[in-house]
This record gives sequence, C-alpha cells and structure tokens, in this order.
Amino acid sequence: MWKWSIGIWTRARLGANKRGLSLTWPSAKHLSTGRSSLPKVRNIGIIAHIDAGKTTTTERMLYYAGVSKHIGDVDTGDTMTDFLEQERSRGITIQSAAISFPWRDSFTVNLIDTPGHIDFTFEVIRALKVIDSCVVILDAVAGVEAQTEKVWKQSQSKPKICFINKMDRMGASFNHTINDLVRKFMQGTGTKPILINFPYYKKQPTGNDFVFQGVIDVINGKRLTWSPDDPDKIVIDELDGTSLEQCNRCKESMIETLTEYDEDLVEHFLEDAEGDYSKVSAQSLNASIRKLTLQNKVVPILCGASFKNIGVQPLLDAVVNYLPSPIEAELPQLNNKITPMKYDPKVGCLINNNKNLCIAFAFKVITDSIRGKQVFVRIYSGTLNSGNTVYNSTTGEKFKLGKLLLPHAGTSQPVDILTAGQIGLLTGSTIENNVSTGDTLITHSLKKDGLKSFNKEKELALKINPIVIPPPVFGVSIEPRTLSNKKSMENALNTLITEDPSLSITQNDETGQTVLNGMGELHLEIAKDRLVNDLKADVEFGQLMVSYKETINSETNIETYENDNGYRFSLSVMPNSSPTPNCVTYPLGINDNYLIMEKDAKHDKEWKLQVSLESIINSIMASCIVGLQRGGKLANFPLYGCSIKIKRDWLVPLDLESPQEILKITRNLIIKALNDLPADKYDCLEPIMDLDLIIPQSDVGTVLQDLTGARKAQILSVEDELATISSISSSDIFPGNNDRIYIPPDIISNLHTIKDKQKAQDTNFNMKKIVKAKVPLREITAYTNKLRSLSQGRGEFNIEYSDMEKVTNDRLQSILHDF
Ligand SMILES: Nc1nc2c(ncn2[C@@H]2O[C@H](COP(=O)(O)OP(=O)(O)OP(=O)(O)O)[C@@H](O)[C@H]2O)c(=O)[nH]1
Repeated sequence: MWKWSIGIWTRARLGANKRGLSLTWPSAKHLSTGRSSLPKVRNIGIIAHIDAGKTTTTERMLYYAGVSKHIGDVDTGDTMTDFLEQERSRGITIQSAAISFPWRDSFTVNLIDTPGHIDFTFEVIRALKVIDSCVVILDAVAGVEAQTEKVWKQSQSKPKICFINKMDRMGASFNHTINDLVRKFMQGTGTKPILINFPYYKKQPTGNDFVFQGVIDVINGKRLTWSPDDPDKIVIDELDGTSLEQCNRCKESMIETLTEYDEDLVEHFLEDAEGDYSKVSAQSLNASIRKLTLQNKVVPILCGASFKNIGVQPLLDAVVNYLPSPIEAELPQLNNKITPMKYDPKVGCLINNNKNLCIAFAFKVITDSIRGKQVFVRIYSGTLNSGNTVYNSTTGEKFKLGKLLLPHAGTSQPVDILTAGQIGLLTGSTIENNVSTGDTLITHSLKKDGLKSFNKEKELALKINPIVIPPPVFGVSIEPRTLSNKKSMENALNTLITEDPSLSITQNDETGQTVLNGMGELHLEIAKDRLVNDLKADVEFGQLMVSYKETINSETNIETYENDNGYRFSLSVMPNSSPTPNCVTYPLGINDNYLIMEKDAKHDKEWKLQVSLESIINSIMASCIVGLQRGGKLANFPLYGCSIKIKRDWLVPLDLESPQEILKITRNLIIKALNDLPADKYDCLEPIMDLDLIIPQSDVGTVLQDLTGARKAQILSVEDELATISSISSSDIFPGNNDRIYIPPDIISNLHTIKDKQKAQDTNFNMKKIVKAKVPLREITAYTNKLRSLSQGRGEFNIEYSDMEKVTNDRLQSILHDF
C-alpha cells in the first residue's frame, strides 16, 4: 500500500534509485531462489485487442519495478517482452512472453504479455490456462474492441482489473469506455465496475485546451500528477473544487456498490464510520474490493496513458491489492475429477492430500540458439527441484530435470527450486525428447527419485486437462529448394510446430506435397519469416490457401490385426458422437478428432508390461493423427471430427520393448478402414468465419449487398454503434442493473495529431453501424482492399474462426478448381 503524504513521490523514495536498484524491496533475494511466500505471488495475464497498449504498459511496469533501466518502446523496437525480431520489426506481439518482477513489500508478479492479433489466439489460450487473473487493457478512444470481447469471454471467471489506457489521445472517453464495458460484459451478470481512479485533465495556460496529466485516487482522495519530463516523479496533491466533489461522489458510489455484497463493510460503515462515507477507511475499502474482485462481483477500473508514463504505479498496486495469489485462485482442472484438491496456506494447492506430490504443467516450448529447448511450466502443487526425477504422465516417460530458470523475457535467471504458484523454465538435454506443450509433469517434492512412493494408479495417472488447439484455417505449401535441404526443412518445421502447436503440417502421400497450416494470413507470414530467417531453412513457398477438411458420415468396418506374438488389435473410425460409456477419450491434436479406448481393467495391472501404458497410448495417438491426416476420399483433405475407437479386446505382447512397434499397425488399420469406406460416406468441410464490421451508415447498403451476394455471407445483426463520444461525455451517470454508478463526465482533451483530429471528426460526425455475419473464409480473403473501396477507407473488420461447415457438391467442384 502507498504511504500518503503530499508532495513529490519518486522511485528513489520507494527505495529504488534511478538505475533501478532496489534498496528496500527484498526482490533480489526472493527471485534468486525461486521461493516466494505464496500469498505474495500474483500470476497475471495482460490481455486486450491489438494495439491497446499491452506491451507499452508491461514495459512501464518493468521499469517501475526496477527490472529494466530504461523504458522500452514498441515504436523503436527495444521492448523486453517483444524480443523476437519479427515482433520488434512489426511492432506487434506475436508470442506471449512471461516475466517475473518484484513489486512493493516483497510481492512477486509473474506476468504474461499476450498478443492481441486474432491469428495468435492460441498464445492467449495457453497463457490463460496458467495465469490466475487478468489485467484487461482498453484503448480509451476505441472502447471495448472485438478481440477484447473474445479474450474476456475466454478468460471466463478469472478475476480481472481493467486499465483504460491512451487517456492522452484526442477522443479518449473514460465514460464511454466504462459504459461499453458494462454493456458488453456486466449487464445482467451481477458484476459491477468499481472506479479506483478517474482521469485528471490540466487546463493549459493559454486557450481552452485540457491535457491529461494524472488521476484522481478515489479511495485516498488525492490527485496524482506525472511530470512529462521525469517518468519517476509523481506529485500528490489534496483535492479541491470540482475534483473533490467528483471524488466524493465516486467514493459514495463505490461504498454503495460494495455494501450490496459485503456485510463486513456494511458493519464498518454503520459502526466505525457512523454512516459517514468520508470516514470509511481506505483499508476497509481495499479489503472489500479485494474480496469482491476474487468473487467476480466487482471489476476494479483504473485509467492512464502508459506511453506518457501516467497511471502505471497505481495499476501495479491494484494488481497486488486486488488480484488473487495462487492460493486464492481457481483450482487446476484435472482429468480425474474425483481426486480431492484444496488450498493449504503453507504449501499451496494440495492434491490428493499429499503435500509431497508436485504437479507441473508444460504450457510453452521455446528454442534458444544458446540454451536449446526450454519449457515453460506452471507449478500447481509441491516444489520442483533441479535434479528431480520427473514422470511425464501424458507420455509415460521418466527423466531427470536439468537446470531451472525464472523467466525474464529474453534473459532468465537460474534457480534451484520452483515452488507451487510459480511460472518457471526447464532447460537441459533431458527435456529434448521428453516434454511437449500440454504435458503434465509429476514428481516428489522432497526426494530426488521418489516416484515409487506415489500411488501409481491414482497419482501418477493425474493430468492437467490439455490446452484446446483451434483448427488451422489457412495453409501454404512448402518445399526444399534442393533435395539435400529436405532434412533441414523437416527439422526447422519440427522446431516451429514444437514451439507453436497451432501450426501443423499435412503431407499428401500421393503428390508428396507438404503443407504448413496456421490460424491466419499473418500467422503463416510470421511462420514463413521464422523458417527462413531464424531457422535458416532453404525453402520455397506456394500460394496461401484455405484449409479444407473432410469428414465421414458413417462408421467404417472394424479392422483387426492379430499375430502369433500376442498382438490383437481392432479398431474402427466413426464420426464424432456424444460420449460413449465405459470408454476413455483422448483428444487428437487440432482437428477435433479423438481416440476412444474401450476400458479394460486388465490393462496395465495384469500385463506387467515393460513399457508404460501411457507410452503405448501415446504411440497409438501419434499413429491416429498421421492416419487421419492422410485425408479423405474426396480430395485428400485431412479428416476432421472423427473418432478412432479401439475395441475392448486389444492385447500387446508382454515382452514388447518399444511402443513404436504399435505405430505402424495402428496406422495401417486406420488407412484400411478409411479406404474401404465408399466415397459417398465422405463430406467436404470448409471454414466459416465470424465477421465483425464497423462501417459508416451511408455505406451499409453497398457493403451488405456485396456480403450477401458475391461473398455468400449470412447477416446476423446490424446495430448502431454506441452513441458518439460528444453526446456521452455529458452523461455522467448510467443505470446498472437496478442501481446507478457515478462516472465523472469526460473533458474533451487537446487535439494532438492530425490523425487524431480526423478520427475525432469521423467519430463525431459519422454515425456508424456494427454488422455481424457468418461468411465462408474462401469468400472473405483479400477483403481489406474491397472494404476500403466500398467504404472510402472508413470501414474496419475483424474475422475469427467460427466452425467447419459441410459444402454442397457444386461448391466442392468450385473449391477443387482453386487447386
Ligand atoms: N497516445 C498513446 N499511445 C499509446 C499508449 N500506449 C500505447 N500507445 C501506442 O499504441 C501502439 C500499440 O502499443 P502496444 O503496446 O504495442 O500495444 P499492444 O496491445 O501490446 O499490441 P499487440 O501486442 O500487438 O496487440 C504503439 O504505437 C504505442 O506507442 C498511450 O497511453 N497513449
């Protein structure tokens, strides 16, 4: 918490000198050992629409935490979290970067800065899997944009704080953005916004211009202004006049909202504060906001302009004050739903009441030119020590851990131990072939090789539910420039898809063509760039093409393999259906395919196999993926939405030495089953996209005509965009569910740039419409130029994968013409 005194506040006063050295925070110590007191850890994700200012805000956080000595800037390409060459040259975040830093009173913040572009949605999904809460950044001019809506929904019930950024820009509206937030996410849910601070505009000495200069702190009733020349200097003043009046109204509104849910605060308000709003203590308000944020009853809202260094320290305070520690977060989602789990304040998450059980989840793999493969893990329970023997419950492999690191985006710090709640990195040669994204690692917290002490049936079979990978929608063919480059191309592709499992490779056995598939044009563009420039693959690429799929509408014959050595194996391929009783289901990668194994209690228990059941199942899964990717009978498009069912009576010989032997058998059975299925039992599928358009009202007719005609779009809705900024700025109160929350009115700030002036005119004088539609991806490629010409450059659009849809025979013929 801040110590309030009127005057000038700098980093030096907090104990950090200008070179970023911490004198009073015990940061260096707790970061170097990897141990932190669990209640003082925050695992947060920074999420938002593209360009909202996530990386800019993260860079300021790192600077104020003393981690970086100068403020990195996306526009000059010297940020710590966007360290890939492609990120720096394009000024966008491509992969989520994890970084740990200290903040006040020995808190450790583990932060993941996520990309905003829709093509990198998998990066957001995997970050959301391992963080406990989110900081949502909003652009104060644009309000809640399409990708913010998406990530808000994806983050489900994780507690959130909102930071309304870019308050310095012309057209910025605090009021409009909060209205937008409430309308899109809170109305009818019982969740309410809580204004922690609101913007302060300073009137310029000449003219009537106001410039965004700081914030009014509602809880402490102070004005904080940042110096344009010195990022470390904050001046704290008492309030008077309109600011004081607005702050009091905000505080009353805050107390009214909180007391609706919090009996403890009601008691404090009536007894200690004697019903006087001004006497309600900051401590009680902060405790109440924390409690209700964790319950998703309220969302604290702050504002600032990260680019101008305004408002970032209060945001960091809000992170540690209001967001959950790992012992207050949601429990992990395990495959075995009956395993008991709870939080213990000392050891963190306690799984199966076994405090020695360490469970970690591998959520990201990167390849460093010096350190080789590194795996990001989130530790859920217990501790991970370097040198521990670890069991990978996803693959059934055992291996010894090498060095552990704490991530610092671009650089990392070696540690001996990673504790529950931490996000860390595994390195060393032993992880090379033993860990992939989505794997669960299990070990004994105290013993170097204590796996034997676990209950094999229960504890070593535990898995954290895997990350769901959306299907790729675009592909590009790739071939080595010379035959001698083939091996290095395969290695480079392998590295690429290990790092980013939302990329995939399909191989056409007939034509020999290799296709790299991804989530969108930009995704593949970046992948191509990485292949050639970072991984030095000497390759040629074909045209970008839509990723079509095939599916089956009927079950295949049951195919059986049996031999004298004791193998017996039968399977069939069928369309996905509802869960089958007495079966175990395993997802098969990206195409909504599954492996279904009829349960047989005999397996593993009685077989006394030399290799683990998990590694056998893993081999079966790998061969299923290959078998289904060979494609269907219509056009060899990869199979989608299919299940491979292994029948109950399967047997493998007791002396089986390697599960690899099973690979070929399974693959051949799948190919035989699919070959014998007649062509009329196959359907072709094409990707359908959700399209969000914002267009001037005057162009709605022509744009809709083009969409429904040539582009075969189905229009879902056409709505007015929210009222324009000028009309909203006068409305300072909006209705919530049954109550009203006070938001101070906006002041239109100075016009900074020509672009901003144009944007302001556009926003003020042109009513816009929001169109939502579904459209085949094939019809919406290269739409940017078309929309530009139909809307005189004023239309904007966003597309996002919706689902795969069956195509008619005529359409299939027209699709086949594209190849
Ligand atoms: N005027 C103004 N510009 C800002 C502010 N914060 C960020 N920007 C600018 O907005 C642009 C995008 O900023 P980023 O930090 O890269 O945004 P992002 O959300 O990380 O972008 P992606 O990760 O690519 O989605 C850059 O040009 C920043 O300089 C702000 O407070 N005010």
